[in-house]
Amino acid sequence: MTLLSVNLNKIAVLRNSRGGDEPDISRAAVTCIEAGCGGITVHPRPDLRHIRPDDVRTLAALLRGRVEYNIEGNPFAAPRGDYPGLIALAREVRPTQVTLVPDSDGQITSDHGFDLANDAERLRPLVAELRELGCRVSLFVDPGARGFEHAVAIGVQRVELYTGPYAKAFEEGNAGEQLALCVDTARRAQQAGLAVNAGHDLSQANLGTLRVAIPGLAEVSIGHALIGEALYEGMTTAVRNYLQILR
Ligand SMILES: CC(=O)[C@@H](O)[C@H](O)COP(=O)(O)O
Ligand SMILES: NCC(=O)COP(=O)(O)O
Repeated sequence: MTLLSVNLNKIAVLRNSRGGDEPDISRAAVTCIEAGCGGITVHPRPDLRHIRPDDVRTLAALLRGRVEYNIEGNPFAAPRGDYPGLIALAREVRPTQVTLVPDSDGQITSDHGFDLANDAERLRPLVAELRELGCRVSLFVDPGARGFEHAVAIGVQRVELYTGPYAKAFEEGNAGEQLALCVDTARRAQQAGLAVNAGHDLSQANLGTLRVAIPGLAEVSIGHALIGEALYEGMTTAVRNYLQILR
């Protein structure tokens, strides 16, 4: 079964808008876990706009031994203020998985993956350190990405397929081409020896089609849509609805 990892960034957005501790990240995580999710994802950013380093630490203690912990982010973003950098956070909390994402500072959200042929060498020492720490390493990649052998050669175990273009096409009623691209990319990654995750703008509407089309999809990380849907149906129901889709 495909593992559902709930991204809690948007809970932190709401909390940070007023200061204080509500809505509480830990309570949200526990609610998702009790509803049956297999993992929690966070994507701390240097501008601390949502998940903060202390959230990363608190969740690490809460999740250990319960569900997978996936931390996403740009490993090359320089430390700034309270943000010590992605690799430094991984050293501290040793999550189950670190997903490396090449987003630049100030980006509204992630919108592209690595160029595997060109980026592999500068990623090599980071991947080695993360593996040494006991973390599984995944790289965010575009639909249509090439050069999975470079990822395998530096010790990467998974890729996360950027599903934003698929989600947009789905919403516009013409997902066929983007879906085919995702399926082809996932198949080539799997053939190279990588497991395949997927994420970005996945929702209860578009997940089922993707899930059926990609055999062996290891994990989906979902935040924006799920937290929005939870406003209407409650978080427990939203998580259970996703689990039903992933069955
Ligand atoms: C890599 C990815 O697609 C997600 O982690 C997404 O970028 C969520 O980050 P934000 O919540 O900051 O948009
Ligand atoms: N890796 C994708 C993720 O964690 C959540 O992305 P989104 O559902 O917030 O677009």
